[in-house]
Amino acid sequence: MTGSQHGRDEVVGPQGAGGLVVIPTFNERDNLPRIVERLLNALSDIHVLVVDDSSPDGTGQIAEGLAAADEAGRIHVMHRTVKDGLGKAYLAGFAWGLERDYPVIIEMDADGSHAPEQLHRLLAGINEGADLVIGSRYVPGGELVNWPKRREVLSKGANTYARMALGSSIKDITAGYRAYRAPVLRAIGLDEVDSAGYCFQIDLAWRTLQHGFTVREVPITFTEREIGESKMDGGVILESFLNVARWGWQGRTARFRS
Ligand SMILES: Nc1nc2c(ncn2[C@@H]2O[C@H](COP(=O)(O)OP(=O)(O)O[C@H]3O[C@H](CO)[C@@H](O)[C@H](O)[C@@H]3O)[C@@H](O)[C@H]2O)c(=O)[nH]1
Repeated sequence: MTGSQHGRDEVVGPQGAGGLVVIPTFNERDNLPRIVERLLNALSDIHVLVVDDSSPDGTGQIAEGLAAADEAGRIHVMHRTVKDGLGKAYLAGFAWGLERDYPVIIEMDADGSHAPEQLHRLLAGINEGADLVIGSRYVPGGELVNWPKRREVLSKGANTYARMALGSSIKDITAGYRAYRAPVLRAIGLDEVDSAGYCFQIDLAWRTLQHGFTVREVPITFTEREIGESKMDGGVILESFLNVARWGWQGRTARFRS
């Protein structure tokens, strides 16, 4: 697949500029080669870290094959022994990237929901000075393609709930397509993050704001996966609901005390 087939923007954006794209995978054997090819077509100088939680479908071995075939050495693979959540996989990937001094660390799903051809929009935000750039479905220009109505309702409800509980103005705080400047990840206390599932996204955006960093949203098109299944479940939703309530309460208590 080429970038143009996926409608890469005409604007030639900043190149990868030393960035690392962390891609967590669980049972994504058919999606992973496609997303990696699209990514390296879109930004030839970006590096990729696949964080695989011993996928039973052999995604980890597929990733090894991709890494071995890339003569430029841009693809790296981390194998974890158990599936213990999107958040934990990202934390392990971030630690790997920070140890190697990548200046920008990017989150991207393996399933094609996040278009690599739009990554330059996030990197442009970083180059213009933002500390965290969120690829947002809910700012003007952002869109959802083929997402089931129940997921859209859940996502918009979760964003409204998080905005009200936390007093934040981020429109898409649950989004999983984002670019962090490395110093942000060093500063916000990753050791204390205990969000295992998708509320990890809210957790990190909230920490970023609390530490006084700047957050910018840029519009993206989020497209429902064509292959495989979402790993979202009831436990993920409950964790998000409870954690956001706790953070909101802690924030209010802290404001009351000061
Ligand atoms: N290593 C690892 N990877 C995981 C795990 N759970 C999910 N993943 C990987 O994380 C990515 C996203 O998982 P999906 O299950 O496809 O996510 P989704 O339902 O489409 O949710 C998307 O939207 C959410 C709500 O807006 C986002 O919060 C989420 O990050 C993601 O972008 C995929 O690459 C998937 O293989 C895990 O426990 N371990």
